[in-house]
Formats: sequence, C-alpha cells, structure tokens
Amino acid sequence: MYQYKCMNQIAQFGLNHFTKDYKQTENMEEADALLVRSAALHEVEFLENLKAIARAGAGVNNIPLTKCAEQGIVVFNTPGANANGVKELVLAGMLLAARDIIGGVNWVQSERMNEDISKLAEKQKKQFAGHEIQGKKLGIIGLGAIGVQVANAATHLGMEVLGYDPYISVEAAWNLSRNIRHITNVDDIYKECDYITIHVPLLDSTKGMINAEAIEKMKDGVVVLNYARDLLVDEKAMVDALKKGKVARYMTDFPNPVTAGAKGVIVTPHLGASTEEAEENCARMAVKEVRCYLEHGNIQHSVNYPDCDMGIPSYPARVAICHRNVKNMLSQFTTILGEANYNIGNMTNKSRGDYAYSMFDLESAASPELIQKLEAVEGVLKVRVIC
Ligand SMILES: NC(=O)c1ccc[n+]([C@@H]2O[C@H](COP(=O)([O-])OP(=O)(O)OC[C@H]3O[C@@H](n4cnc5c(N)ncnc54)[C@H](O)[C@@H]3O)[C@@H](O)[C@H]2O)c1
Ligand SMILES: O=C(O)[C@H](O)COP(=O)(O)O
Repeated sequence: MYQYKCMNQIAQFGLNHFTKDYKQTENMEEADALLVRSAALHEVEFLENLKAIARAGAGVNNIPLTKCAEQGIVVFNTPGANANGVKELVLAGMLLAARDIIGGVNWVQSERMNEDISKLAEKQKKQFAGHEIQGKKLGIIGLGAIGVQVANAATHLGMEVLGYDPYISVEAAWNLSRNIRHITNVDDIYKECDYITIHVPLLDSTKGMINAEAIEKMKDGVVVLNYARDLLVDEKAMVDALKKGKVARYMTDFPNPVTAGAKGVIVTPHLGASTEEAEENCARMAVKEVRCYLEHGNIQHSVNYPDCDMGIPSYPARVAICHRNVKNMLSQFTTILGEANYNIGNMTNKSRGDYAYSMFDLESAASPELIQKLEAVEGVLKVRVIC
C-alpha cells in the first residue's frame, strides 16, 4: 500500500487515477508522495519515507529542488497540462487591456438603479472606448508550452507575432506557427511591440528580467502582460512607468502589495490554471507520474532528476538508486552486486546536473544486506527496492 498527501486541493478526477493500492493520508510520516499546486514547501520538513513530490502544474519555484534531490526525493511537474487555460487568460488579458471593458461594466453596475441608463450609456460610452488587437505587434518572451499556444492563437486574431526564446525545445519549435517571427535579440521585442507577454520560469537568471532598463527600451503606451510569476518583473519600476504613461497597462495574475490597487494594473488572483480542464489535466498527469515512479521506478517529467524508463519490471527484483553525479558510482554498484553473486539482467544510469539515477533489474530477489551495502556507498542518497 502506498500513501500520498495532498498539500493543496487536487482535482478528484485526477486522484481517481490512483488504484486501490493507494491511500490518502494527512500524516507526513506516512507519505510516500506529496501532491502540490502552489503551496510553499521551502520550510516543510521532508521525512525519510518520502520518495516523490508531484507539482500539479508548471512552476516549481515553490519547491526546494536541491534539498529534495539531496534527500533522494524526485520532484515532478506536469508540463503543458495547464497551458491552454493560461493561453485563454492571456488572450482575455490583451482584450481587457485594449478597451476599458472593466470600467464599462463597473459603470453599468454603478448606474443600475438609474431609469435613464440606456440613454446615459450612449453618452458615456466614449470614455470606455479603446483599440482592436488585430494588426498590433505582440512580443512573446519564452516559447514553451504556454508561449507557443499564445503565439499561435494571436496569429489567428490577426496580430503580428514576434517570439524570443534562446533555449526553445525541438517540440515547441515544431508546434510553433511559421507565421511567428523568430527574434534573437530580446531588445527587438522591447523596441517594436505594442503588447509584450512573458512566459518563462522564475529562475535566478530570469528574476527581474523586465526591469527599468528593459521598460525604458519599450514603445510608449506598451501593454505588458505577466501571467508567469510576479518576481520576473521589477514591479516598482513597472508602477513608475505606468505613472509616467510609458506603459499603458500592466496585466498580471499575481496580486501583491505593489500591484493590488495600483493605477493601470489589472490583477487577477492567480487564475491562469484555475479551469476545470487544467486542474483535471494536471492532477491526472501528476498521479500518473507518481504511480510510474513508485510502482516501476521510472521517472517521467522530473525537474531535479533525469528522466529514466526501463519499462515495467520483468525480473524478480528491481533496485533503484538516487545518487550524486560523481565518478565511479556505477562501477561501485556493479562490484557490490557482483561480489554478492547477483546477476544483472538489465540496467540503466542517467545523470542530470549534480544528480544521477541508476536502476538494476536482478535475476534474484534483493536482500536487506545488499541494500545496506548500496546505501553505504558515498554519494548514494536513496535506495529503493521496487520489487
Ligand atoms: N498564471 C498561472 O496560473 C500559470 C500557469 C502555468 C504556468 N505559469 C508560469 O508560466 C511559466 C511558463 O510555463 P510553461 O508551461 O510555458 O513552461 P515551459 O517550461 O514549457 O516554457 C518555458 C520556456 O521559457 C524559456 N526560457 C527560459 N529562460 C528564458 C529566457 N531567459 N528568455 C526567454 N525564454 C526563456 C524556456 O526555454 C522554455 O521554452 C511557468 O514556469 C510558471 O511560472 C503560470
Ligand atoms: O505554475 C503553474 O502551473 C501555475 O502558476 C498554476 O498554479 P496553481 O496550480 O496554484 O493554480
């Protein structure tokens, strides 16, 4: 029996993909896996039994990835599973920025008791008029799961789209419409675009990338959309630019004391992935990843360990080892197995940055003594007997 703990509410549709071999627990000590959305895990103590954390979503800045890797805990996310939900909100964001739809709706609400509201509306409507997005230039920074979908959709709305992503994946490039202009210097986006939307992960290298200097390079009256993470933007500089009229609107999905209530900012309460479809997609993918790892040792869509797949176990035993990516690990493992008289039927070793993962299919059951010897190797972080 495996046990999992939900650190946020996770869509039941996804949890239904756990079999009867799984039980939900509230007790951290019992949890083999955690399922999480945006709950911050940086201060959480991870206990010995914990093997996996699945983020039902894209961004993993709420999870201490290195601390987890050091404890042999594999962290997963669900790439692309909520991308359509975010794309639709970004399109809504562009339309809300182009015309004062919110101001107009609020005006109707404030005049709702007025008998002459129809006549008055015809007089007042000019104050809520705006622009069309057709024919405008949209710059997209980050062409991953979301950026590609926004780019392709915007071309269908008649926008001219410029895309920037120095690390674009082959899959994303395949999915990108050939109508998108590929930009190699992000300054060209700043200089040319009427709308700029950012879809990169929050990393040390991307934090604050939309700063005063970047804003200064932008066109006067630009609309900036941030449905990725607030810390990507120097929001004090953004509010200053709004006050000066340099930026016409800042659309963001992340309320905080700087943005909430600031003039020219339209903030939604982190709604990008809050659709029934996205929540179900993410939950189902997260459950699948956890099951695949706990039951078979295979790693799919990890963000701190390499992906690794040896299929469904077909030997009497499978042993999986999370370890540091340092010299001589594999030879130490095979020596221990050989000296203990184990025949290896199949094996794999993959690395990613400072960490690596090895799996061995053995022709006889793994004894507790064997596991102890493997655990004692310097650099080994966790050893699991899968079967
Ligand atoms: N508002 C929401 O509810 C919501 C929902 C999903 C994702 N997000 C945020 O959006 C981010 C992107 O999501 P995704 O699913 O598209 O992720 P993704 O990993 O598919 O795409 C991210 C892209 O950013 C690119 N990138 C990285 N650094 C870059 C840089 N310096 N300049 C340009 N491109 C760079 C990568 O190459 C990648 O293609 C997530 O990390 C998350 O923070 C927010
Ligand atoms: O990174 C993500 O996937 C989004 O920010 C969604 O977060 P949520 O699952 O808490 O809505």
